[in-house]
Parts: sequence; structure tokens; C-alpha cells
Amino acid sequence: MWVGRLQRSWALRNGALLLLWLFVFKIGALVEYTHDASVWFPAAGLTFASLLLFRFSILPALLAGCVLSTIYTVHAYDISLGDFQILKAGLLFGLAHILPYAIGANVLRVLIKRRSLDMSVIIVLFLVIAAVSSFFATWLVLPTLVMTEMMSPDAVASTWLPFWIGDMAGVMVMAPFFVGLLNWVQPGAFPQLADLPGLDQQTFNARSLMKLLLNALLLVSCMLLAKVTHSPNSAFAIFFLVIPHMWIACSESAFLNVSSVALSSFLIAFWVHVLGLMDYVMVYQFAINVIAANTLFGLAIPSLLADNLKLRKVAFTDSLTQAASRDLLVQRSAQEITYSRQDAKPLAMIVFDIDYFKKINDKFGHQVGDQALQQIAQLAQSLLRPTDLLGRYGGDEFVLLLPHTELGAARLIAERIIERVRQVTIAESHQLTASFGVAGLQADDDFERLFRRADHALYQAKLAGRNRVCVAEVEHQQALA
Ligand SMILES: Nc1nc2c(ncn2[C@@H]2O[C@H](COP(=O)(O)OP(=O)(O)OP(=O)(O)O)[C@@H](O)[C@H]2O)c(=O)[nH]1
Repeated sequence: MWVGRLQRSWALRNGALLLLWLFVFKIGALVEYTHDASVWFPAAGLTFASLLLFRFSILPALLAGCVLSTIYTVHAYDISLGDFQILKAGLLFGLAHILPYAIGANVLRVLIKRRSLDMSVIIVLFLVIAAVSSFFATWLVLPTLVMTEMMSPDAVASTWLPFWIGDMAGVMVMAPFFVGLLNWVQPGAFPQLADLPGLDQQTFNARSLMKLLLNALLLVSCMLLAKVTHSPNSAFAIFFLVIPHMWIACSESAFLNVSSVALSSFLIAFWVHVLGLMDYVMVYQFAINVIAANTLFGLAIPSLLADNLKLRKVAFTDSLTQAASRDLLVQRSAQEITYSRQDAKPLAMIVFDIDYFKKINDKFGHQVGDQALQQIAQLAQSLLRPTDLLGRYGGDEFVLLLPHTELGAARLIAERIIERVRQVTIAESHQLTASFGVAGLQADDDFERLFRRADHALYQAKLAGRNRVCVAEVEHQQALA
């Protein structure tokens, strides 16, 4: 019910986002580098994600968040500023923080709307936009803080890098998670997101929770190691997290993928704070940024796999008859011939072709011809074993590859098909017939030689009057009429 209200009311949405923004701002303070810079600033990710989804309608919440967080900082750190100066500092901080992310989010929005871009390109663009917009945010916010006397000019040199890393981690690591979360609360706020695979699937089950738990255990172990050994070298063990994260990226939904990176980055901030590992915090931040960038590419895996499957289907299936394409036929035949030879098993090939197909086209039209091809393919397919392969060699010529089949058995199969073909009537009155050539694998056969013999047998069947099966080698012709 509350979700429905949030979706309908602009004011409620802004109010809820303000609360969430202040909450994540406060969590960011867990890894404060100075009072002006957190090395993990998830609020930047929320700013970016909310601007991407809700555009300028969310500005009041973001500006209010910046003003309130400035008031909080001034009081928490006893900075002596008057009320008007605090308000001015808050508003200027807001503008400096929001502007670069508004531009970045809008550029990404426009790019995502171009449906021709594939997921891996969108991810690269997002990473570049995250790095560039957080860099500009850093160099707009810091001078603003100096100008409003929230920060001493001397501190800029030592603060800008952790500030930038903190904002960049906030956007790179947290924005995809916030996008998934906001899109769940308000589906359709940015309809094109539905075209990106899986961000809308909030599927958590026992197996995915177990993976998150293992990930969290590895993370804590690595950080405890750094604490116990007091060695900056052991802090680098955190890079091992790339393994469980890639595992999650390859095996779970996109939303779980971005949630796991967000969770790891939160846990890193939490344990840095609890274990007092601030000296190594930059190592951890670099690690989580690298891991996030890596695992984000996991979002592209489902779409790449789907594209691959689609391409394979197009390349290996004849679109009219759904039989195997000539390419697949040649490829599979070569494989099966090798296996047959290795295992000393027989293999047979049948080549068949509709009789007087040209006349059917001429008399009833191409569409009826196409239907005849489809019917013949379906009929042959229904009589085959799963290990057999039906391919369309070209025009009205089909090839049947029959592994583990003796020549005699292949002939019986051809006879069974020819019998069924005779029962097919097209254009209400025309009865179809077809001719068949059968050949068995011989010692020095490759696909070409085997096909040539089966095709020659087909030619013999045509010469002998069609509507019959002819077997190669034995030169045995059998009229079946
Ligand atoms: N409808 C349709 N016709 C096709 C397709 N591909 C090839 N053809 C036609 O199929 C006919 C093939 O004829 P042929 O196999 O050469 O000769 P035929 O008339 O069947 O005569 P025989 O094979 O000697 O019995 C040609 O007219 C092609 O234009 C297709 O995808 N759909």
C-alpha cells in the first residue's frame, strides 16, 4: 500500500528519498577520511540513480539532503558559521554535488534510450560516466567547501583523491543497486530499463543467500588477516573477493549481482570502522571499485548468451522448414563420421527430393510450394530418432544423417518416409511424391564422398521414374509403387 502511495505522490517520493539519502550519507560517515571526505560515499550513488530514474522531479529531496547534511556536519564538527552561511554552504554544496551527476545521469539516459546499444557497451559507458562525473563533482564540491569556509584551502591537496575515490565508489558500486531498488519501488519510472536484462528480478533464494554469506565470510577473513598481521600487504587479500563475485555474476540474477557488490562495499566500510583499518582503506576502496567494474560486466552475460543462442539458431536452422541448415549438416556429419570410424559403428545417409517440385510451384504458387517443404520436413522429423539429423541441403533437397545405422535399416527408414509422403495432399487435390537415395559409410568416406554417392543414388531414382528409393553401392533399385 505504501509503495502505491509513493508511486502516486511526488511529495511522498521526495520525502522518502530524502530520508534514504540522509541514511546512506550517515552510513558513508563510517569511513570518513576527514570531515569533508568519505572514502565510500554511497549518497553519490543514490543521487546518480535517482536522477537517472526520476530526473529533475527529485531535485527537492536531493537539495534538502545536501542542506541537512551540511547542518549536521557543521554541528558535529563545531564549525563556526552563522545560520545564513550554513544555508548558503548547504545550497552551494547541493548544486556542486548534483550538477555533475545530473549531467552524467542524463547522458546515460539518452544512451540507454538508443536501443541499438548492447549491454556491454552500456556498462563501459556507465563506468566512464561514473569516473568522469565523480571527478567533476570532486572539483566542484571542494572549491565550494573552501569558498563557504567549510574547509581550509590547505586541505584540498590531501583530500581530493580520497574524495573522488569515495564518490566514484558511491556511483560505480552503489548506483546500480539503487537503480534496481528504486525501479522495484517505482517500476516504469524509466521504461527503457526493462530492456536491460534482469535488473528487475529480485530473486533471492537459499542458494543465493548462501553465496552472499560465503562472500561475507571471505571478506571478514581477509580484513581480520590485515588486522592481525598489521601488514598493508595482507590488506591486498581483499582482491580475492573477485572470485565469489564473479561466481555470483555468472550464476545469479543481475539484481543479486549488483546487490552483492553493494553489500560487500557496505561490509568493507563497516569492518574498516569496527576494526580500525583506516590506514588500509584506500586499498579496500580500490579493490571494491575494481570488483564492481568486473562484476558489472556480469550483467552483460545473459544478453550475450541470448544473442549467441539467437545467432546459433539463425546459423544452424533453416528458417522455412526448421530442419538443420547446410552448415550444421556438414559440421555434424563430419563429427559423426569421425565417431563412427573411431567406434567401428555403421552410419548411413539418405538424400531425398520432392518430385516435380518446380511444377508444384508453377501450378499452385510459391506459398503452396513452401507449405509442401514444411510438411515434408515435419513428416520426416517425426519418424527420426533424437540422434538422427534432418538437414535442408538446398531447394527441395533434404539430407538425413543416420548414425549407428546399417544400410539396410536406412533403406527401411527411407521406405517408411516415402510411404508417408504419398499420403500428403497439397492444394486439396495434388498428391506429393519424392525420390530417395541411400548410401552407407565406407572406409575412406568424408561428408563430400558420402553425400555424392547418396545423391547419385537419388539421381538413379529420378532416372528410374521417381517416387522410389535407390540404394548406392549395390546399385540396387527398387520401385515401390
Ligand atoms: N516454394 C519454394 N520453392 C523453392 C525453394 N527453393 C527452391 N525452390 C524451387 O524448387 C524447384 C526445384 O526444382 P528441381 O529440384 O530442380 O526440379 P524438380 O521440379 O523438383 O524436378 P525433379 O527433382 O527432377 O523431380 C525450383 O523451381 C526452385 O525454384 C523454396 O524455398 N520454396
